[in-house]
Amino acid sequence: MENLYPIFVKLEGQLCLVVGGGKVAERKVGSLLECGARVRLVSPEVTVPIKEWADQGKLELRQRQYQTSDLEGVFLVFAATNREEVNRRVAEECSARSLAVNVVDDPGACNFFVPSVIRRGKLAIAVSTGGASPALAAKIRRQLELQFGPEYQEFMDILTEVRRQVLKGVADIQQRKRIFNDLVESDILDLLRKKKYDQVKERIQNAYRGNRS
Ligand SMILES: C[C@@]1(CC(=O)O)C2=NC(=C\c3[nH]c(c(CCC(=O)O)c3CC(=O)O)Cc3[nH]c(c(CC(=O)O)c3CCC(=O)O)/C=C3\N/C(=C\2)[C@@H](CCC(=O)O)[C@]3(C)CC(=O)O)/[C@H]1CCC(=O)O
Ligand SMILES: NC(=O)c1ccc[n+]([C@@H]2O[C@H](COP(=O)([O-])OP(=O)(O)OC[C@H]3O[C@@H](n4cnc5c(N)ncnc54)[C@H](O)[C@@H]3O)[C@@H](O)[C@H]2O)c1
Repeated sequence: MENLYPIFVKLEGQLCLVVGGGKVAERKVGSLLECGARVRLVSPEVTVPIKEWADQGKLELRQRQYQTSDLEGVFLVFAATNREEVNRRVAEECSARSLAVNVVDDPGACNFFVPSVIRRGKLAIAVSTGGASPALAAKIRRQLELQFGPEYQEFMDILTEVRRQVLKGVADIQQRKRIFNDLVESDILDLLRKKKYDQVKERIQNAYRGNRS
């Protein structure tokens, strides 16, 4: 297999199809909804959380077996039934339409994989083993969760705001670059961990003034 090409996709408002309504489908739906996707789910039987999402209007439920017409208007597809022949049919029909498709029981038939992800605000770190070992991807995710604690979320909020102000107020590109680098190289993360917010403010001001800290 060639290298996988990693991208982060905006799913907000995009229609995504999930075929199947078991535990695996439920996990995929959960992550789709977190990203603001519109979800259509086709399955004769569904788990309790899937039924609840449907009742709350969070997804469109077609409670029957998969039909080709379910593909109409969709952006990407998950074949997540426990029946190999159904998953294979979905994969073939998606390929014929150049649709992005993930087949939960057949890495060879996927044209994208779902990685294991940690999020800290806008920071997302995604891990994939190219389908070789989802268990290892999950283990590395757990290790990263310890290394990148909740303080990264606050740091991301600070960086977002400072970047917005600097892009507006500092014309010189070299100066901007220096400010951004000084901020990421500073001890702000450590100060956030210790909740020393006054010193955090000081570090931000120092970066603006060009005093290294
Ligand atoms: C990352 C994560 C994302 C997500 O799904 O949300 C994900 N699987 C997760 C969990 C998980 N997967 C499995 C179990 C049961 C325990 C076990 O058997 O290990 C558990 C539950 C658990 O670990 O708790 C088994 C399993 N997985 C696949 C097969 C089929 C096969 O390999 O043939 C089988 C065997 C089924 C069987 O037994 O028949 C296939 C895929 N699973 C992938 C992703 C893609 C490759 C990712 C990569 O590149 O590494 C790929 C190829 C397709 C895809 O689904 O995109 C998520 C971890 C999230 C996290 O915890 O952080
Ligand atoms: N990719 C992964 O991360 C991963 C992880 C674990 C297991 N798996 C594999 O995923 C598959 C599904 O696992 P599960 O635990 O969710 O299974 P499950 O038995 O809980 O659910 C299967 C679902 O498929 C639906 N279904 C059956 N025929 C259908 C059809 N013709 N059209 C639409 N829906 C149909 C059923 O109604 C049911 O909701 C298994 O084959 C398993 O090997 C994948």
